[in-house]
Amino acid sequence: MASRLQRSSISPFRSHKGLSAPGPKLGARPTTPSTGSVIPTTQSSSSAGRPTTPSSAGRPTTPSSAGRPTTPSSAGRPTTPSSAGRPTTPSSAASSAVVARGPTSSRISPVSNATSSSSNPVPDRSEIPKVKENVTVTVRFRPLSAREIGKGDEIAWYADGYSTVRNEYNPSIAYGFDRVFGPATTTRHVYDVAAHSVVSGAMQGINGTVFAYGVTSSGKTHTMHGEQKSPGIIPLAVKDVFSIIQETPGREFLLRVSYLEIYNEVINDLLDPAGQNLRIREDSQGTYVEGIKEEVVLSPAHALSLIASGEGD
Ligand SMILES: Nc1ncnc2c1ncn2[C@@H]1O[C@H](COP(=O)(O)OP(=O)(O)OP(=O)(O)O)[C@@H](O)[C@H]1O
Repeated sequence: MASRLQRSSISPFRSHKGLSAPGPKLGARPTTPSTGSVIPTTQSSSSAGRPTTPSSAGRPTTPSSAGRPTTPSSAGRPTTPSSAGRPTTPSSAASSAVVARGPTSSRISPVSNATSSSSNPVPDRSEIPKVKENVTVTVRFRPLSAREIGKGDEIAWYADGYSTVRNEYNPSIAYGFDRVFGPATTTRHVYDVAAHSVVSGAMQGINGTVFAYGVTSSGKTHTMHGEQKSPGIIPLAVKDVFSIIQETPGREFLLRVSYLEIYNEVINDLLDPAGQNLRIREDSQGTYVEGIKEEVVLSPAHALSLIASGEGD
């Protein structure tokens, strides 16, 4: 649902360094989804890549809406068809995680960058000069559900290697991303590759945002929230935050959680029913949502219970 998507688009946790502690000041204000910044990207290890079961032509499922924010020069040309061949495991719509981090001074819209570049095939990544990226975009394909298989749905796009999404029916159509995960990839792996560095960066004072977007049922909630057996990016991030705190005894941290949704351009506080139609403001410390409730949290369970309570509204 749209509201879900938007809920995921703002980091539900923020961290602050305690006043008495030395070191860089962590985000004192909530960042907005449009506040992105630089991250050198790319990871190379992944268990996921290409699908593995045969899939014949059928009804195309919706391709990922994600696109790698590219430099102008890198957009426009399709990637070279790969010899890797056709996908072989059912794989359906993709959810996409956009990761942004860096100084708050950057004003980049991960959404528009990602979306706009999705419609432009990009060149072979070996031709893209290695630059520090402000925003990284990864695509995660989910497997077809039993219902979709029952309906005769078949995949239209698949993960061809680690960074290419290729069309099943016309292999010359392909899009490049920072990373592409196939349907067998675990959320843990997605987290390790796409989000962990943002979390650890945040703990060092670099603002970061991780959010998922994609069509309905593409797997945003599965990826961001997960479930008991396979926790999502949010619980994994919260756990990491507290682990880092434990591993950093010489520093004092203060963690506060806010949780909001942006629905039809309106910002509502999910931790405070009275906080409706809130405004985004900017001051010398950065961008923040005026009047949003901030709860101090002392444990991962506490943080996650707040988020769960926000979901319940
Ligand atoms: N990687 C995956 N592996 C297995 N099942 C998945 C995966 N991703 C999503 N699913 C399943 O697909 C279904 C749709 O996923 P999910 O609810 O996360 O989509 P969504 O993008 O949040 O949808 P909406 O926008 O409608 O809220 C769910 O039943 C979910 O369990």
